[in-house]
Amino acid sequence: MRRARILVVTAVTAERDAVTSRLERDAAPADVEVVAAGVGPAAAAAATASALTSAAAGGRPFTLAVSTGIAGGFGQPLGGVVVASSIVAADLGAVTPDGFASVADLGFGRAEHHPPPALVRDVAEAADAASGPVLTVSTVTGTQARAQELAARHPGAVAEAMEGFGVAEAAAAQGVPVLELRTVSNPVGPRDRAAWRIPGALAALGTGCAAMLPVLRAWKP
Ligand SMILES: O=C(O)c1cccc(C(=O)CC[C@H]2O[C@@H](n3cnc4c(=O)[nH]cnc43)[C@H](O)[C@@H]2O)c1
Repeated sequence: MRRARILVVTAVTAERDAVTSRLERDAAPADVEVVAAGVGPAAAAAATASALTSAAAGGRPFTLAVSTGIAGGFGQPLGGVVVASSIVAADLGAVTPDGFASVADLGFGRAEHHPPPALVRDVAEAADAASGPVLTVSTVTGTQARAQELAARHPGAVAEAMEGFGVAEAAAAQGVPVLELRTVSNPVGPRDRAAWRIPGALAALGTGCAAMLPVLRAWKP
């Protein structure tokens, strides 16, 4: 049985540091690598592909890729934790006279990835997290109308962020399973920077990732 090796992908260094500061308290595990990839799905995919490829080439392949960081929540408490039951490219497609059509609707790609359901369930339980679709967008939602449109198109969506689908695409290309865990820094809706709670979300990110890790280590794909 191959030993678990976990790649954790954040967007920015503040997220990476929030994760590593808690992991280091748990004895700096050599089986976990945390990278700050940059903001957005393209940066996330590029960094994930690069990390997975060099680990595999060095004979120490990763067995799981985790997208993590802060997010906007759909009806979630600020500082709350969410785990993606599906990772959805919510604005990858075309606007048609009948509304938005995803790349899957258009017949030229995949618009969703599905993390292993038992892993989602166990991580959500360990991290006291809500679980549901997490949307990946390239443009942060800034109006109530857009928030309602996304919520209607993706029933049960718990959060939106900007990297999960990029991590998932890169992982899928190498046959590596994926997971996404987020903590809520702001509600998805009208733009209001005064309402962001980034320090609380970063603290929750450290706690959530520390709770997740034993489950990931014990997981048998
Ligand atoms: O300027 C704004 O109005 C604005 C609102 C929310 C987030 C941003 C960012 O630039 C942060 C992007 C960064 O953080 C994640 N994130 C956090 N909240 C959200 C959100 O509501 N929608 C999408 N992404 C969010 C995201 O994954 C990026 O890494 C700016």
